[in-house]
Amino acid sequence: MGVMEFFSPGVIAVLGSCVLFLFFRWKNLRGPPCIQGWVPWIGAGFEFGKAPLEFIEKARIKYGPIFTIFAMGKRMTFVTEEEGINVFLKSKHVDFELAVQNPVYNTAWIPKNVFFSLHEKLYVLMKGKMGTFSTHQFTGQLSEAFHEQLEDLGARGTVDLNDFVRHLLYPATVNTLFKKGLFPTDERKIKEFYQHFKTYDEGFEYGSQLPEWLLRNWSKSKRWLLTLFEKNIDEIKAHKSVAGHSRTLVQAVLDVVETESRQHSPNYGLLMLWASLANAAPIAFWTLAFVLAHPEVHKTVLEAISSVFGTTGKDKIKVSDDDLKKLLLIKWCVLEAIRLRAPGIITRKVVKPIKILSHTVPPGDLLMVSPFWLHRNPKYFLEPDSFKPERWKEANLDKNAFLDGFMAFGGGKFQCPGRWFALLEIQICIILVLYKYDCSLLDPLPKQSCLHLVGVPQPEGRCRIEYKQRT
Ligand code: HEM
Repeated sequence: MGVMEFFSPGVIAVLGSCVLFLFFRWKNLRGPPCIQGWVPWIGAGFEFGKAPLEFIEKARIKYGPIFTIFAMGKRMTFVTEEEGINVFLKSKHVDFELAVQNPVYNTAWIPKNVFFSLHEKLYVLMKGKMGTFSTHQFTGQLSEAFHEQLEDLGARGTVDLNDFVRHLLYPATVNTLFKKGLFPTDERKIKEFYQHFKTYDEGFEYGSQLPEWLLRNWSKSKRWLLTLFEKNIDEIKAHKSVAGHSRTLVQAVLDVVETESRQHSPNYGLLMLWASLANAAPIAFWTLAFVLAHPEVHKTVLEAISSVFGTTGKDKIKVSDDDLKKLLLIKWCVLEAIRLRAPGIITRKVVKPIKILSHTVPPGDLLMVSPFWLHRNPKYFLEPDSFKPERWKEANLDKNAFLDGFMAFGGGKFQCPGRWFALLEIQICIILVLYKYDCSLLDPLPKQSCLHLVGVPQPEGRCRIEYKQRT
């Protein structure tokens, strides 16, 4: 064979392919193990979509502390141990805004340019308005709002615990954070609101990823909620502050939004509605369910409440910040429920290659942490599957620190700005319910649903309670 024949196009093509093949293998060797299925674009989407929460734990057991799942055209790299989590929280090469911008557009139609120019300003505002120095302003208002709702429940009844909790938390939250009196009081309108918010919330995860024409009902409910805000936005903005109270959180948010884009105020209203209800309501559900399912804890909680407010259950008690300090056990119960029912994932976008363990995670990947599974790591939480409120004794709550390894509110620069408000409203809600009523579960404690990763898991199946006014 002559030298010229050796360089024939055919041989060059074969050699080129071999080099490319070896290059990609080498590149892939440096990346984390990747679960990618065999269907182009869909990748491991079908298997992953059946029960995503279980899928990621099985993948960790099989592939180790860092692995990539390729599904629906996206690479999601999960980190499950310290080194990866530190990168997630601290690296300059991962970005919160880039990870959530598209989901924010899909779920609330907030355009990219508006989102990027407002996000940080709004975050700082919310963090201040709902921070530890400000939450005391909400205590009285929330007590009042829960009493109004409790009155509707009568002296006794049997209901689904999820409905019971929503009936209390939705109006109290909306009337406190948006505008007093905004939540509908007409029964038909309330029903309509619940139905559309439920559809929107349940479909939020798919809606944040998929084209809207695939999700007709979800799209209908999203439009319904947006129209509701369009109709009420002027009223929310114009609402005069009640004596002694400053403008509500959402009024302040809208003031900032309107410096950039007047027309997107209803969209921000919708996003705030979802953020303020979607996690807090199921956590109030889980806290009550866990307490009622653990007789020893239930008894101690009732004794603590009686020691502060007496035993009659009839008075219209006002929970104060001092009372809350005396009822630390309730705060521990809420935190323990959040630990056990933490969000399935939180996410950041990788913007430059990052090294984690011996792997290089490429730019474009979504870096993921699962607080739900992290909270089941016995290195951080002994007997991780048990409901043990007393483990929170170790947390420096006076200094507003949670336990090591607790990430239910995310972390780093954009940790949940509503976390102190959420803890406050759930504590007050639980205290008032258990002060007024003797409650018992009529069904076993339900398991969590494994269908969703965004936000805290919902219960699987029904869970009813019986309540009777204490005399
Ligand atoms: C137990 C209840 C709650 C849980 C478990 C929870 C959890 C979270 C998590 C995990 C994040 C993402 C943080 C990250 O990626 O690092 C987040 C963001 C957020 N949360 Fe919460 N949250 C709760 C209640 C609330 C409430 C009551 C509000 C009230 C308004 C709220 C407002 C927000 C907002 C506005 C963001 C987005 C922040 C941003 O854009 O930077 N959350 N929350």
